[in-house]
Amino acid sequence: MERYIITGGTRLHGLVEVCGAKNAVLPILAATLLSAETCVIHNVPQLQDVVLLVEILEYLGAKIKWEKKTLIVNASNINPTEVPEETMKKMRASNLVLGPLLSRFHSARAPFPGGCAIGSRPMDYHIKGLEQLGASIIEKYGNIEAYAHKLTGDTVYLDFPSVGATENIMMAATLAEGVTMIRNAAREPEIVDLALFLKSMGAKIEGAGSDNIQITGVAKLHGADHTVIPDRIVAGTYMLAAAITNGDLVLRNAVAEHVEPLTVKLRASGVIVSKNGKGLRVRGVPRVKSVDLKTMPYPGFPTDIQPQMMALMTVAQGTSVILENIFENRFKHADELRRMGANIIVEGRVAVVKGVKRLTGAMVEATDLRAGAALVLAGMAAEGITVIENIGHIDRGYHRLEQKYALLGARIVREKMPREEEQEIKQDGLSRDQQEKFPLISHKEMELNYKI
Ligand SMILES: CC(=O)N[C@H]1[C@@H](OP(=O)(O)OP(=O)(O)OC[C@H]2O[C@@H](n3ccc(=O)[nH]c3=O)[C@H](O)[C@@H]2O)O[C@H](CO)[C@@H](O)[C@@H]1O
Ligand SMILES: C=C(OP(=O)(O)O)C(=O)O
Repeated sequence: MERYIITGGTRLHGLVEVCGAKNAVLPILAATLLSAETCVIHNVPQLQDVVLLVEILEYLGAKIKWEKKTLIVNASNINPTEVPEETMKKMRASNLVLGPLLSRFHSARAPFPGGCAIGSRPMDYHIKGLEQLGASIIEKYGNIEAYAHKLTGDTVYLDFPSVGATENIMMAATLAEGVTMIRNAAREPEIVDLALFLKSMGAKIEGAGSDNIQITGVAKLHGADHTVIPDRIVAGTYMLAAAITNGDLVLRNAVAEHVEPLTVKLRASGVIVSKNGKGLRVRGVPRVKSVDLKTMPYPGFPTDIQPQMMALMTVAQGTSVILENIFENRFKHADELRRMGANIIVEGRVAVVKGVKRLTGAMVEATDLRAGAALVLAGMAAEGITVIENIGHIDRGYHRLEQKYALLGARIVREKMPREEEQEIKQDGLSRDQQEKFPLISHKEMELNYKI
């Protein structure tokens, strides 16, 4: 287990490059299973989830080469039911192999996936959609087993514009017979990127980015070359880093349209966001004003930025009401932010955040990926030292976040947790000693101990 030690109070400034999108590259990697020819994917972020999905594809039989930010995948020799259950349970996007495997090999097996514990995250829309195309699906012992003599296009109406279900059904339909129409489809930029990749493989898809996607099945897909879009959630996290530290950051490659819902809220809170060459410039103010927000499917405010935005609101002037509409359990960061002095009341899907003048460093835990990213932001803005445990969650979505922030002026280091402390935390939660020890270390000591 590793942790971050952050000494708050520095303003971030400089240039940072936005990496390829985790939530785009994962479905694209799953889609390489649809062809026996080689696919080349550029702008691949070096993230834990990508490593896990590569492992899963290799286990299924794919041959994969990493060359810096490029992945070369050949899935000519696949055993569709040979899945590494343990690895698949560690990540959410492993469920995206179902559609491609079923489409190309007519059978697939996958355990219910893992991922962040932010809600129950069922798969009924995926299953209903695949069944509508002709698959027989059984769920037993925590596994989903799917068979189809052949898949046939049909109209699939989604009760909710689910990102994962839209992706799985779109991939399955590429090799089905006839026309599939997905109605009330998800419109996220990651759906558009996946459709672009599938089209470059020879798939016939129209309407991606709207709520009606039409897929006309083809007999075969070929190899393709594709560059993944920049990560709008990573870009949004940097934008909030500039805002919360009263900094000045230039985000190279950030796509203005993709982060528009956040830009609008930041501008309303007083932050200056402007276009800058091929990216964006974000300049903070000494204290932002509170804004209200509700998470929605794209182009609404993203659920994946809600925790980071909540971190900013904890130090805003006024009161902010945050409504989480996508995941029923995505406020765990509120408890951790409270340890740092935030004033937050959570009632079901609503959080009321009363801004305080400043947060104070404390010992906190990253309960999930974006909750962890939010705590890093809070730690950089807080007075004193913040220790964030369990940062493995953060590594799922950000590559060496501490190095990026340190280059921009933050005082942040990663360290391995001492063995005894790790044991103690596992057994009893945080000891009183630990709670007290870290906030009390002086900055001078920290500089000496951690070379900040
Ligand atoms: C709409 C939305 O913001 N989706 C987010 C979701 O995608 P992800 O694909 O994980 O989740 P979905 O978009 O499918 O889920 C949206 C909602 O639909 C429900 N649901 C989903 C599938 C299903 O079969 N049954 C069902 O009830 C979920 O519980 C959730 O309440 O998490 C990703 C990682 O945080 C984000 O990048 C996506 O932007
Ligand atoms: C929760 C996230 O990822 P996953 O769906 O992979 O758990 C996320 O990207 O914020």
